[in-house]
Amino acid sequence: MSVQPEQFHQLKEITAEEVATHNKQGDIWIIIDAVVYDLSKFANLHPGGLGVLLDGDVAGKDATTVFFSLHRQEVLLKPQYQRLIVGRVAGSTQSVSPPAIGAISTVPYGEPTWLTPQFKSPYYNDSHRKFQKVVRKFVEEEIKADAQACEESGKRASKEVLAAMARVNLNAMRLGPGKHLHGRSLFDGAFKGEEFDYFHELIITQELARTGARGYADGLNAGMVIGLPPVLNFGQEPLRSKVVEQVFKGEKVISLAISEAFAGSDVAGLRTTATKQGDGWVINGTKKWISGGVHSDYFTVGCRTEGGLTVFLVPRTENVTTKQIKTSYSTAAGTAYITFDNVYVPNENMLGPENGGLLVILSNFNHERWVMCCGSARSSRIIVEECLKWASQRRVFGKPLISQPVIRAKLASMIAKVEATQAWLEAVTFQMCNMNYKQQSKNLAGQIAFLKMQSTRFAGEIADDAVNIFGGRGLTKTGMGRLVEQFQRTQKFDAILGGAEEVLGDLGVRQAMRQMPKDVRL
Ligand code: HEM
Repeated sequence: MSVQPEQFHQLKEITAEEVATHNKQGDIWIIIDAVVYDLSKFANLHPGGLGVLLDGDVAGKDATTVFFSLHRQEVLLKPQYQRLIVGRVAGSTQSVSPPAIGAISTVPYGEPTWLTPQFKSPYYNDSHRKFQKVVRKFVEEEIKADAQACEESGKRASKEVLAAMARVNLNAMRLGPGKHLHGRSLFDGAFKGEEFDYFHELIITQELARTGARGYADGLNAGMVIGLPPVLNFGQEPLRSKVVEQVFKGEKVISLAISEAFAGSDVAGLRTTATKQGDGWVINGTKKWISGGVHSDYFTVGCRTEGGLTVFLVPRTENVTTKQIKTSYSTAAGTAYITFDNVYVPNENMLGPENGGLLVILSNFNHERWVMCCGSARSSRIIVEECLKWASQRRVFGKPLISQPVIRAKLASMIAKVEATQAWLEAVTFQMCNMNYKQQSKNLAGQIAFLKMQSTRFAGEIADDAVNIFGGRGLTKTGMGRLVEQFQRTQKFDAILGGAEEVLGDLGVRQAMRQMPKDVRL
């Protein structure tokens, strides 16, 4: 459907016979899904060329099938192409559904089972269901268009989006449930901070993933999700409250600066130093791959001190320089190389105890990894939906692509993977809701490590299958396969950030070994 139903009925009625008379260069009309377009002037600008529009089966004809085999539906919804509409075909109706704001996908496996009407779930209550509707609408109305535009332009999220997120308290919610939400009104009073749990947070992360803009997503305060908890949990008053509120209100941006060119997963090998000077510390060194770093006002920095590691909150000053790193996703992520050149911070900027930084750094890893699992699972599902649509509408050898058993076999494996990941993710989330922080650290570090390892391994396999299903379009940045192209190019970020698959798998097994009873034998 290229126009909304109300608009469709207001269009001038044109007979198919009249459309047929406009069939030559300089005078081309076509029909797409019962709507008549005048392409006379546009034809010379058409990205697919003039020649294809002059084809005997296209000019003056109903080109619905050929149009949908070559373009995404969203092309027709763009204002510049809506202006080409001159009427509707007398007596016909539109047959393609428009993507309505907030709608639930009707494509099988396009939504997790809990959002599919015929399924029940033990995990989601009325508050979660209401919350999902509100978040989806918010993301589609306030964020999606900005996400698409910035992913392409490489610019950071717009001020309007950041302000809207702060207004509904989304920044505070993205830190997960906790006291920081108590007394806060969420989404203009629709929810109370006290009712917020990990399933609400899962919903936020999964709805944000639906914007299909992986670099932008990391630039959209993802640095806050990992950089602010050390301030919230280990910061000293009054600095703690000041910084937390500034970030929640969208006035300041924060990121986590741990990894270095010298040390990634090997946190203990960091080389950035903090040296005591008077009532404070002087920081020197570099950090690499810092998501959102280019946009940040504050950095949560892991430093080597005399007796170990210490974490500091470092405000941006002239002694802090950030340089954009070009990675395989959009520069909208603001991925930075940071240099700290004799940066002085007072004692009160220390987060946690002196030489106790390892604990501060490790304390948020489980949450970070779980957030990444939520995103990876949802991005993988988008790809399954794209492939199901494509395989149904694409015709090869005179038949829909889906009639090829080899394509169905790929889809089977992809669907099984997204369903398995979401089911495990929800089971882990349920445990998180029923364990305190200490219990989570003890019992879930291994589970979450394995879950992340598996989610991203599956995402890689799904990306691989999706490209083979889409062919060249899966390698093309615009057009029908654009989401598949982006996914195959960017899914690895989830596999590397927050711990590489092999490191996590090893961590999970070592955690299990700690609980291995001494008295068991085969
Ligand atoms: C309202 C009518 C049409 C509009 C607004 C339109 C617009 C576009 C746009 C924006 C693209 C670039 C796609 C992208 O990379 O995102 C494109 C590509 C293309 N269009 Fe159209 N188009 C129209 C009708 C048609 C029709 C009727 C045909 C029939 C043959 C056609 C054939 C093509 C082809 C072959 C391409 C290249 C596709 C590719 O690279 O995969 N277009 N068109």
